[in-house]
Amino acid sequence: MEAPLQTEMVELVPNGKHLEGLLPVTTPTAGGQRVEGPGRSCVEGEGFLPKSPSKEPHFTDFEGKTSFGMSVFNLSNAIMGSGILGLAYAMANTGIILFLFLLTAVALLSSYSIHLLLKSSGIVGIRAYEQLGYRAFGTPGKLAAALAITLQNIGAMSSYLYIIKSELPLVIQTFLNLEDRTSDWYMNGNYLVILVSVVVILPLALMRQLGYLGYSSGFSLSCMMFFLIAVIYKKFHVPCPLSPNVGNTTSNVSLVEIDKEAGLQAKTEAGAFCTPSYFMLNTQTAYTIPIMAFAFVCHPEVLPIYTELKDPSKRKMQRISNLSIAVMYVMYFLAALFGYLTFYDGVESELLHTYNKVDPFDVLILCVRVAVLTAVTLTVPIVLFPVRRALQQMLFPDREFSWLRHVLIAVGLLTCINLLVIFAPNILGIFGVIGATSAPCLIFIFPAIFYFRIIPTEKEPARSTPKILALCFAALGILLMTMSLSFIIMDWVSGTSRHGGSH
Ligand SMILES: NC(=O)C[C@H](N)C(=O)O
Repeated sequence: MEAPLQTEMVELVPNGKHLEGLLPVTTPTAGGQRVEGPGRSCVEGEGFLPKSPSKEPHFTDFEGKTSFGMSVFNLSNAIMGSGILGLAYAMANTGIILFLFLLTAVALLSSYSIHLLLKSSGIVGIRAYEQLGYRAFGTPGKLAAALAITLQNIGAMSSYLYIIKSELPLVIQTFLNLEDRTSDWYMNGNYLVILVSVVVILPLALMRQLGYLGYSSGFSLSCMMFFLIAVIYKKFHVPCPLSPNVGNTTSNVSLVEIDKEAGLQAKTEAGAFCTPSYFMLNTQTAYTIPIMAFAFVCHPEVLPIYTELKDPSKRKMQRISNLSIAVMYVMYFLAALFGYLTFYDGVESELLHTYNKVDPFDVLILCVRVAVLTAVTLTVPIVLFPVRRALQQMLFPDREFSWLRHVLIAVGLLTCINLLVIFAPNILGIFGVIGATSAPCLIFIFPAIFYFRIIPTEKEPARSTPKILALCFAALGILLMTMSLSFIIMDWVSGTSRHGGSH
């Protein structure tokens, strides 16, 4: 399954200007393994754009201009999305300690998998996920990566648009001080999704480079910061339990005794209900890993962000990734902890919904809704970016950049996602399955097996520690994928699923 090296190096030029003449001489293959010429490896050590006075590019004529800070904003924005809304539910099904342990593990593994991606991309001078697949396994590898990216990111974008569809009418209703929903168009979630897609998402999605989205990403992150502060604040202002359910005991004791007993029972029940658990396992615990894996997926965006980085180097990109993952880790933990400590076992699979039980028209909760809506809206263009690339790679692999194609793919993708959210919202349940398959593929399996194939055996023999570790990582991914899938199927079969379709 040999891939034509030259074609591939031409394809990797991010802005579509092909550079056959500038490409370094490649050593095609050695012993069936794709290896690079010496020029390639030495450039890798110093970043892709040599800092020599001639500034002659070796792998790409694309000179990244995005700063460190903007790249952190973009990557953090790619990480954060609807995943944050499911974490309190995950904590309710694991307990605080087990949750913290699992969240730490997923964050560390996510950072390790970015390390694998960066190392593989450095060796071959490629900065697109699907190109790594091509390099490792030829066309099937490229298609598998492109398919996983497309499914994962379309799933993520649909869940964001679904939040807009379900939350925006409520926000408008409250702002207009209306008791009931009217049949006006601005109360119709379907029209609102289309409006937001056309007015806000599409213009941003048409940007040619991710770097331009740094400001909107920064704004999106501040909205989520506001969400987090509100969740913490609400913990201290929402009573627990929400509606004390006095037991309706019917026995032949006197009424006073019933009152006393019921009150006491309610108190004990409330005490038990409003006590956090630190460690627990139940049938829903199985969803924890897929929820967390989904929440940390940002891998399709890592290489495009790397491509646009100013003075790029692997170390710098790893620092950007680690910082983004660390910030999101803290935000995820705090949102989950305070969301859980507000509602305990009463928390729903989508945290925002749970606040409806308190008071759907509360001003703070309304502002939180607006903030989350803004944050997820501004995340859509970032998540759309790698899907467009993947589609371009699958359908028009050797074509130069064309604005027409760029615009048409964005419009086509947004139209499909809109149709999905409007006409088949139930299909979002399917994304539970997709999330359980594509997220482990993108985080664990693909980076590991691509790494194993791409790093030349002369550099790291098949039995070297990094390669064995990478294989164990892939095995862990397969195990997690099988486990999550079987739990979801078992849940479906027994019909006990409480899990929402948003992630
Ligand atoms: N970027 C993605 O695929 C999902 C994102 N991590 C989220 O939590 O929504």
